[in-house]
Amino acid sequence: MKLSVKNASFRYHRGRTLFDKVDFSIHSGKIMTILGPNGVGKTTFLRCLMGFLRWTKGETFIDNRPLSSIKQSQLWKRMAYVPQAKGVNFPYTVLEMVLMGRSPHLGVFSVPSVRDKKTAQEALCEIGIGSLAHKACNEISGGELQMVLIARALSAEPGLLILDEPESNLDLRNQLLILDMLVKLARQKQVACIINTHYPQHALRISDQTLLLGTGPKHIFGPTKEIITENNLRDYFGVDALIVKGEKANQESNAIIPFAVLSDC
Ligand SMILES: Nc1ncnc2c1ncn2[C@@H]1O[C@H](COP(=O)(O)OP(=O)(O)OP(=O)(O)O)[C@@H](O)[C@H]1O
Repeated sequence: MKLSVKNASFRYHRGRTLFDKVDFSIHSGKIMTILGPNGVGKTTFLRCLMGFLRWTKGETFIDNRPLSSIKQSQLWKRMAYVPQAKGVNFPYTVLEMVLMGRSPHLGVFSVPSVRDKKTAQEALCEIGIGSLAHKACNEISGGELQMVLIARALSAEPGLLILDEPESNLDLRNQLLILDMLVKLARQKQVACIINTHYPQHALRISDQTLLLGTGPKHIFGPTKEIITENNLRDYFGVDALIVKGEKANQESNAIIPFAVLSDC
């Protein structure tokens, strides 16, 4: 599976241009991160990418077919989306919510099969929240709901997984758990992942490619290690920071140490 965005630009009605002439492709088994300051347009970018909003110019392609020419029912069999966790009004149980991830694979009048239920249960266990299965979604914490939404997307068994700040509400352990799970999905199941994140160190840990959005509009795209640099953190976030490498048990990891906000940005 290949997703490409070609020559994409977007502005809201009467708003400023948020991004201009963006080009990239992502293939099965790869992880791409999208970073940029607050309000730069990361969520909007995902919404355009998935066709919820129309690019002002440009197009998204899936396996070289324009996304706009693909039937929604076909599209959502291949693509799953994890939005930011914003609370749920209806008292669905966690298991019911995760089972909803199977809906693109069900006929209009069909009910979930044994296999659908098993897949939903496995997604819950994969994320480590099996014990929440019978709790109501409006009675769990923001972080727990975030994990439920990730499990719901996994239960769809997508070829392309799109996540909007999946680690934002999570504690240190659950952040790592989700990052490692995404790497496993990509490497073992060949899922392509596109992730909005506010954590450059997470991008360095798991992603192959990064799109860095800035105001202006400006952007850069390329291999993550070439994009997440001290110079680019300065240019795009206005922060003087050090990137330091740590090593433990033959595993390398990067940390970002911010020192100062730059006044001229
Ligand atoms: N429906 C809308 N109509 C007009 N402007 C909008 C709309 N939604 C968002 N915006 C504006 O577009 C810009 C980008 O918003 P967006 O939520 O995509 O940014 P973001 O990079 O995801 O932000 P954050 O990092 O804070 O989550 C913001 O200035 C926002 O005010």
